[in-house]
Amino acid sequence: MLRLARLAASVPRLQARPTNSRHSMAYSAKIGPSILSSDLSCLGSECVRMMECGADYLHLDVMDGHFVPNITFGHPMVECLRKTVGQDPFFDMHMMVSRPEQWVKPMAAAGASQYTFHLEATTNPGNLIKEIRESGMKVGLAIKPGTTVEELAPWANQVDMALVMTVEPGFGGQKFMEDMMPKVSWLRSQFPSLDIEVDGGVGPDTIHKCAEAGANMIVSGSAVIGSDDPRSVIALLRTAVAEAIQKRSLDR
Ligand SMILES: O=C(CO)[C@@H](O)[C@H](O)COP(=O)(O)O
Ligand SMILES: [Fe+2]
Repeated sequence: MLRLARLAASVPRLQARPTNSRHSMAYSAKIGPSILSSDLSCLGSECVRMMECGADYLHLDVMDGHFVPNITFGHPMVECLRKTVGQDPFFDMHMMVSRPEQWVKPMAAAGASQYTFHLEATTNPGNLIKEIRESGMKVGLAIKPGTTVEELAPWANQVDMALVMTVEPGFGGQKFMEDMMPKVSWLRSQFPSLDIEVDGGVGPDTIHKCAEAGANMIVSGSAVIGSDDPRSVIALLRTAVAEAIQKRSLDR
């Protein structure tokens, strides 16, 4: 409890809301299974299965063995997945890579919809945001647990989505870090229409914390993929977020 209070106190004090926001639309509940937890030899059919179970988008975790201590896949895999699932599914690329600049064009060509890079991995976020947009993708900006929202805030009006990591990036199946919730609450208070994503350890047991804090894009790996009934888990997660959004709009 003491630790939570201390963390809550460490998030920035409320400031005037920025006026030049690019987020004019109201946000909605969206659930994106992380396919990292699936049988990697069947990624194509797993993506199709998740979409059939009601996923709103697919969260694809790219790891380079340098930014994080694990390796997954890169743009050649994305190109194959795009061919398998067709043009419609939204691919949110979670780029856990050093030098994210180098994969913007290959990922765009492969069919990525959104390029979510880590603030910790670049020295020039402004330029990278511009490059991603010029390549025709949406922009996501992620922060690791040790990075403050104060560092993300200056870029929030220029991106489509902010990702608050709720585990140390690198592996699926880790324990949800509840002490990241003050970051989400603060972002929601400052950027009322921003898409805010949480990623790591999110499932039926932890979704209410995320929803109450104001997250609306929910990544869930092991809780969805490992379930006997992924359709019900996806529906449960979406309902929790939709109810929190409705409550917030009534409270305003
Ligand atoms: O980016 C990551 C891990 O680095 C995530 O996307 C996880 O893959 C989510 O899996 P669960 O924690 O939900 O099992
Ligand atoms: Fe992820």
